[in-house]
Amino acid sequence: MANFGDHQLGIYAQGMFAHTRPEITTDLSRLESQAAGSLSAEAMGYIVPSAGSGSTARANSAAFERWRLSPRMLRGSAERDLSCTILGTKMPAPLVIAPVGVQTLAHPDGELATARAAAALGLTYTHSTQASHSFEQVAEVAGDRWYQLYWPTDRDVCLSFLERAKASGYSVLVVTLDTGTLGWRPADLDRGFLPFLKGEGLANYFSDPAFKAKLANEEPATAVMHFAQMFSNLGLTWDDLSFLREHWDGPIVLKGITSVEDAKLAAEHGMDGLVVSNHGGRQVDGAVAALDALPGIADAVGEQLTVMFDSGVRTGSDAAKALALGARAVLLGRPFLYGLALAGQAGVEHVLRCFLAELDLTLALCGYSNHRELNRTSLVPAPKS
Ligand SMILES: Cc1cc2nc3c(=O)[nH]c(=O)nc-3n(C[C@H](O)[C@H](O)[C@H](O)COP(=O)(O)O)c2cc1C
Ligand SMILES: O=C(O)C(=O)c1ccccc1
Repeated sequence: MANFGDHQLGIYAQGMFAHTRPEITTDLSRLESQAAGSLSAEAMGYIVPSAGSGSTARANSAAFERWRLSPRMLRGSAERDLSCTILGTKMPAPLVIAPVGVQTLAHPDGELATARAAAALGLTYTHSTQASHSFEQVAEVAGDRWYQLYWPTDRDVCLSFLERAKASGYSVLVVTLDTGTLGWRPADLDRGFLPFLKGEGLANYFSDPAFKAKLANEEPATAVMHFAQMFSNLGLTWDDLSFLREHWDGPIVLKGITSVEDAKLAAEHGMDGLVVSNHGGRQVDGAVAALDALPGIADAVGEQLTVMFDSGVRTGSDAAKALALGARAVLLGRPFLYGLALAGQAGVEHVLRCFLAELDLTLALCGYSNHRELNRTSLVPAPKS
């Protein structure tokens, strides 16, 4: 069995629920519908939908269905070890909490609950620039932590974010490149709802001395407009990455890469890692499914860069498929947010524990002692229906 802190998972995980009916489903693919009962229409409308017609999010899910695991027998998989070190961070399993902004939309405790839950399982939490709690507030309760940068156009504010992240113990910089501006999101547009226009998700900005120094007055509306001007940063080019290298000592990961050409450019520009991701389908409608982009990118740069993956990962079985297609770790997005909506920190822990247990069981039953043994031969393409 594999061990995660105090929690024995895998086969023993089933014992967790043997005498009680869990309040939250153990079928992680059903979390979204269960969470709908706890969330306002505005919050659900922001979290669940994707860009445009939703075709990228549908493609993300469909891509997982096109691969089937091929379980192997008699391979002695009684003991498993899912631990790994990713970019210098020790992890009990190849799972990282994806950066997600405005988590108070899901639960009043927001990022604090998520960071506590991740720490309880020894997992790494990634702090979004758009969080509802600041770097420093989260650092007080978090375990291992990475920082996700939405690169503001203002150089002073950017430098201040990097400084604050460093000073409060965030070890890896994850630069999200696919959100130079928000995608076309009809669900939000039709409702006239964007959380940050109400001042939500701006804790890092509102607590920032460099940002405050730019404001002409104390009016919240002025601050929000100022943020909006700094957020959109579509002018960035590959050459700009040298600025981050100069001002960030630790590993740098580019998030939102789905083309082999960009993956090669990331390697040429001295980056340390990638997250193959299409932002859960929230940015470009009709974009390539993230899982379909993964094998080509892993083949092209997997030896040089730490290739990670998100977008559409819902279950431990999904994670096994992404690992088999070349990811060194997966990031979990919406599912933990549904756990947060359902029961705060306890809800996130439930989701993470179920996810890890299912991953561990999947490995055990497919004949693997270690997730690194997963490879292309672990999968077969589903027959075309
Ligand atoms: C409500 C919401 C907010 C998000 N905010 C951020 C963010 O602030 N920074 C970021 O890099 N990605 C953000 N993402 C994208 C996630 O990091 C991740 O790429 C995505 O959720 C993966 O897709 P999935 O949830 O369908 O698996 C957000 C996603 C959601 C659903
Ligand atoms: O909604 C998102 O996908 C996202 O990344 C974001 C961007 C700005 C503010 C909050 C979340």
